[in-house]
Amino acid sequence: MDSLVVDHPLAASLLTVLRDERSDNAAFRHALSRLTQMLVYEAVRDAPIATFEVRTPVAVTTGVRLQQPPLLVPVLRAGLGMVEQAHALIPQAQVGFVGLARDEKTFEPVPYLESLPEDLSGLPVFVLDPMLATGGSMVHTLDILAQRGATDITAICVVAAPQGVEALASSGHPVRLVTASVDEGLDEDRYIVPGLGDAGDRQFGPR
Ligand SMILES: O=P(O)(O)OC[C@H]1O[C@H](OP(=O)(O)OP(=O)(O)O)[C@H](O)[C@@H]1O
Ligand SMILES: O=c1cc[nH]c(=O)[nH]1
Ligand SMILES: [Mg+2]
Repeated sequence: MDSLVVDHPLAASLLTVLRDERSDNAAFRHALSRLTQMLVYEAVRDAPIATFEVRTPVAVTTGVRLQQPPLLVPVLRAGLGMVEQAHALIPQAQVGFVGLARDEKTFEPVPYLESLPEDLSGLPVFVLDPMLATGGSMVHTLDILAQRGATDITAICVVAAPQGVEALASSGHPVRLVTASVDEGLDEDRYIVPGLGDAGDRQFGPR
């Protein structure tokens, strides 16, 4: 599986704000939004482009646009904090939604929302979820997307655990990973260590 760890001082300093337990909900959402901008920017770097003629006030030159804007899929709740910024960067993108809540005992994702186009064949998809822990939620999302014909999926996660990276790699799905960090591992509650805590709660409060 292709994976990209965005290694940049500005990304690292925003990740530090997310990790810091003293950051309140507003500071957390703000840093998540800004870091998402960097991750999406890098995720798009090698995307196919289309060229067309554009006239400046001075001359005719070559303009560029994305050949095919990706479908953005935030995984609720925590991915909601990424979608506005991703959409600002790619305003032509359409948006679908997946809602999952990890069961606190079994650590399995419990689905509660699926709002996606019927046919995803030929459409690149960017899945937005800040946390890739066991990988169960992301693999469940990939299953849903693959059932609808998606063959070009990018998982954009702020923090990944090695176990989650391995789960994606062995899922058999056509996915690449863009992240700001691969952390040390998981604790007994399957939280990422050192991680940043519960990314949903830290944006919106406990559920
Ligand atoms: O890789 P996994 O072990 O599946 O864990 C990662 C999932 O857990 C978090 O969501 P959570 O279930 O806490 O829901 P929330 O976004 O509503 O807080 C996170 O946003 C991922 O979706
Ligand atoms: O560390 C973790 C693991 C799962 N979900 C989170 O929000 N954080
Ligand atoms: Mg949560």
